[in-house]
Amino acid sequence: MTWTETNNALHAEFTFGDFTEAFAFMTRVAFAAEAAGHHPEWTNVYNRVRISLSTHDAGNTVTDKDHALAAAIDKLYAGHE
Ligand SMILES: C[C@H](O)[C@H](O)[C@H]1CNC2=NC(N)=NC(=O)C2=N1
Repeated sequence: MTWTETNNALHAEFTFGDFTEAFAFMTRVAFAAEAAGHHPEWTNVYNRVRISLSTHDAGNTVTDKDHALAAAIDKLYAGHE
């Protein structure tokens, strides 16, 4: 997945077959985020999930934690089917 860095955050959009697939993905991301102690800002509309990553503890900048979570999210998306 292509992440773009704008406005001091990483951004990506993920699409799925339907809402159930999208929400299952979000659930997996939620567990990964909680395990990492690093959490996404995101929105979901039906089969689309938009995610933004930045580190609040570092003044809302992009850090290694964001790149690591982005990589983990990519792996979960790759395995969603
Ligand atoms: C105490 C707790 O680990 C911190 O507040 C974590 C929680 N999740 C977080 N998530 C994000 N995106 N940025 C943070 O700085 C952050 N800090």
